[in-house]
Amino acid sequence: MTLLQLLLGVPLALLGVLALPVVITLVQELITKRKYRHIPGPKPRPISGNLGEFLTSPGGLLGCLEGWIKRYGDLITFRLGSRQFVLVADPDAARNVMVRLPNHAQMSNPNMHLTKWDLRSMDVWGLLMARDDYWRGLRAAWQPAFSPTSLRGYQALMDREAVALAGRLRRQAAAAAAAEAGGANKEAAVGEMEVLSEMSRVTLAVVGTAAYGVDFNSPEYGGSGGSASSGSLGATLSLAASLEAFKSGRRPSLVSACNDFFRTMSPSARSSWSWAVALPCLLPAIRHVAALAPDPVLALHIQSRRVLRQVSTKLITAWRDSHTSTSSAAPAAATANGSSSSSNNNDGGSSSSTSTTGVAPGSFLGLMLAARDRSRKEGGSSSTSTSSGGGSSKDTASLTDSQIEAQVQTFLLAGFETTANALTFAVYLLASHPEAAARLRAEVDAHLPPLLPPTPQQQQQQQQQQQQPEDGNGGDGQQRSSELLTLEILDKLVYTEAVLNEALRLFPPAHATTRETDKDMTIQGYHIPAGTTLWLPIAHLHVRDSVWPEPQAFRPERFLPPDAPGAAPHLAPRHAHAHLPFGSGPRMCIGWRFAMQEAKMVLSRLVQAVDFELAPGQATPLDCVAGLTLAPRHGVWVRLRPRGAVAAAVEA
Ligand code: HEM
Repeated sequence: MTLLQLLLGVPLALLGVLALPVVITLVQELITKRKYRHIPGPKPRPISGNLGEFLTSPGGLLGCLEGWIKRYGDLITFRLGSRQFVLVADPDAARNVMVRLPNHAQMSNPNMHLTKWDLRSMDVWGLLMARDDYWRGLRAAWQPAFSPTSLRGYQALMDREAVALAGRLRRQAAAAAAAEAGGANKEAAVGEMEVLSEMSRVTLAVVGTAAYGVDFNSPEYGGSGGSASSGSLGATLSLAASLEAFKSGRRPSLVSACNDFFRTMSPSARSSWSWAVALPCLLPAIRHVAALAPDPVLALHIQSRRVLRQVSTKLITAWRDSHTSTSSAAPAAATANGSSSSSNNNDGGSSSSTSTTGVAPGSFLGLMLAARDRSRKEGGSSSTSTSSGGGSSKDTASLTDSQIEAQVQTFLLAGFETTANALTFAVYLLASHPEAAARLRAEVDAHLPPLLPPTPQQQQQQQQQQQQPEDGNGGDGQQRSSELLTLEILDKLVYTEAVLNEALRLFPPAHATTRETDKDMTIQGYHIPAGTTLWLPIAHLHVRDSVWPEPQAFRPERFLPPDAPGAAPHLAPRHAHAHLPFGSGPRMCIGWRFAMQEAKMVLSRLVQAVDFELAPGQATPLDCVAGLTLAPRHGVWVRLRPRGAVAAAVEA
């Protein structure tokens, strides 16, 4: 071979190697196109599909989908990179598939695909993404954590965190009012609150303590240790702020990792390696190269997953260490008043048991470890493989540490941001609808126990609990029973619930869910092949004018029971299952009662403590970003005012 041949041959060979994946991908696209060509939808480009429109649409992801629905109808197909979707926007059809199909589709996000397997156990083994028999076994194992008895067990914990928030905000509002009376600048920042960061602190503390007996609000996990926030978390709510903090070498904490995880999963968080996802046959190789030279977006994503994993491993180890001496891996059964006993609760998987037994706050890990022990005793496999996707009942019988860790991460991530966002949207809507806020205040004042400052004895007990968080957080219902916001009281807060339901309709934190077809099926007259990813656009289903009268208006009255004063049946949905903030069917959110209980407690305590209005400069309508969840892009700022009677009582 001559030198010239060599000089020409090498680049040509290289070009051939690089061109091959493109050719394979284009052929695959042609095959897919044939399969879905009978379904209307926007025309895809080679390789990227409809990703360009998705990313550049002025209305963001939701605006883009809305445009397509208007243009092409209620059943649409589109392609994002190599992934084909079928969107079902008809309410009947959407609910039908939610109820009929048992599997979520595997999530698809470039940064996720570019992360190596060892940090991604949650994506396959966590409850959210689990499939078939493995999912069924897991779901049964999770269930006792959300039984009526468990929910009652969490009430003291939730109220404690809600009261702590109310106290912090009340002090902040009182200080601002005093400064204003003293002639200080009216715009003094001390009277303003960034709602999402405050709500995130509360929901993280509740989820952490309810599940693992750990206070994620403590400085150990990156919280502020209970001091009033000046929007510190709010400052990192945008991807740009997260990246800035990352580049400045900020030490990652659990709190920041949770936020970074969500921010880097949004469609706009594009790594310079994202193009590789459009060429699936190149992906395994590119993943290795990208890990060696990640750009800041990918590096931030990987770092957030690493922190989440480290914390999960730490939690499992700590839980084991503190429980090996007592009842091995068995979760503590919770009694009706929220106290815990050390008796075994080995009935986690049986649906008959879940209505009567529960688990004490802090014992979710125990529940998972016990599920494994139980399955092993029943003769399940002891395989420890975690390298493949999917699952079977054999896998359930042998939950590995990696699989248990995946549940820890799933509980944290699924339970934290969704509830914080829901509360933030509710506060935003109340702050911009004074008449609804006044009605809510009247209901709260009529039913809630007084918001009293903690006695010195209670303060001491709380401090002790913070030092020993695993010893019965939430079991303090007895010491404060005279003022505890109980479930019986919560039941009376029908308007509070209606406000939350309406906020969840207008701003559903989980703006979409998915299902995968397990066999060929027909939806709205169209043939849908087996293995199709169905996109169920909850946010769009919630504002259809064929279903919702005055769909864009905030009208909590539509959710009031028909016999409640002010009920507005004419504003109720015209469709029986049109309200789907928690999904529907077998994959419906397992934590929905937990979330509603927590949201009602936090919102009502907040309204009891302070008045609020939108801060000057807060943009309306709210600018939202739809990534993994729907979130306010720049948080929500409100100005706090102390409530006369309450403030006086608390200040005394
Ligand atoms: C306002 C708060 C919340 C909202 C809006 C929400 C919404 C959702 C939605 C829409 C789904 C998918 C349902 C479907 O596909 O049909 C889901 C699933 C799930 N949620 Fe929630 N959720 C919230 C709070 C929570 C909490 C507090 C937890 C746990 C502590 C939780 C844990 C889960 C889990 C584990 C799944 C997967 C269930 C499965 O696949 O079997 N969620 N959630």
